[in-house]
Amino acid sequence: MAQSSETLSMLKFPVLIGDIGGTNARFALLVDSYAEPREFPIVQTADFANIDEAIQASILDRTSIMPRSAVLAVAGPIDGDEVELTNCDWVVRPLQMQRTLGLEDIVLLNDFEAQALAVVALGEEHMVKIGAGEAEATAGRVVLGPGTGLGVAGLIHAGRTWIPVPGEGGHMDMGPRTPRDFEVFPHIERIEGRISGEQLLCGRGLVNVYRAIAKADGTEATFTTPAEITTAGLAGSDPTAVETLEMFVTCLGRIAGDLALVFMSRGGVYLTGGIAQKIVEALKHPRFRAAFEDKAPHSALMKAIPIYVITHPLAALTGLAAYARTPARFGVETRGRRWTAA
Ligand SMILES: Nc1ncnc2c1ncn2[C@@H]1O[C@H](COP(=O)(O)OP(=O)(O)OP(=O)(O)O)[C@@H](O)[C@H]1O
Repeated sequence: MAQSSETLSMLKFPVLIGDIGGTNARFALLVDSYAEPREFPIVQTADFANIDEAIQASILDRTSIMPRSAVLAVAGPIDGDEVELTNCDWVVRPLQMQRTLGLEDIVLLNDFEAQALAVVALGEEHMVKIGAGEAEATAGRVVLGPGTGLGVAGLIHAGRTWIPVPGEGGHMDMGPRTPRDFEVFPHIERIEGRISGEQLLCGRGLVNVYRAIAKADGTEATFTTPAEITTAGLAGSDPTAVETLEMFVTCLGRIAGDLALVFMSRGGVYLTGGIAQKIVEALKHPRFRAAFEDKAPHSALMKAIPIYVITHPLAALTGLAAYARTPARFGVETRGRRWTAA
């Protein structure tokens, strides 16, 4: 069973840190609390049957450093000793990992909790600012990331610590707003009859929007991958891809604005995940901030909130490293999510 640990004792070094997404898993080793993380090549989750094999083959077989602890961020609800990942087939079994990989101590966090930790750990040199607004140093923040899914977390400052608030905000309803939306939205693939943010704002969502626009216009949808659509959209070489990217950016602005209202995030909105950093130019178009700020009666408040795209390629790992080094800096509850060998 996962142990309760109200007062987080320090993790024993070396610490293995890992960010397990739906498509990619990224790992690094922290030898001690001062050394820079030692990074390893990114692993495709589909290439390994389970996480234990991925760690063994891509980390442990390539180094003589034996990690004693692990802090792993996973995309999926952490509940019990078997954690199923949302967008891939891996099941994380900490008790088994203690036996097979020789780890004494394992902490599991939500993947967007790790992204939230990264927002505190990274400096502005790892971000691109979109538009105006100034961050208030200890005000609430929002982290929002279109990737394989649509991840969301809040971040609040209280009791001199930063507290990440993981949630399932990517599954909030998303409705049509403009006359054009009303033409396109009926063709967007639904989940149990519903259009949630994640039906539009992730890799799969890009393809979904693209096909819906083609259907609304009676044209042929030739592209099949998110990268093809954003590449053609950014290059301006295909009108359906151009409109897809515009609609994606507008809908992302709307949902980012809603979340900023929920968390009163005067500390900023931070876009992370694989897609935002690839479409920075499209996010710089005024339509993105216009959709974000279009929140009457709070437009003036929204104008003052800065938005950043996190460009660090291993942002979540940076957050996990900061947490592993100084857990007391962060209000992360590990009860039911920490497995310490007796
Ligand atoms: N150039 C691109 N434009 C748009 N989407 C892209 C591009 N390249 C990759 N993608 C999509 O980005 C998604 C992967 O995002 P990311 O790198 O954040 O992966 P992840 O960490 O595994 O995701 P998650 O944490 O959401 O499960 C995939 O859906 C992929 O198709």
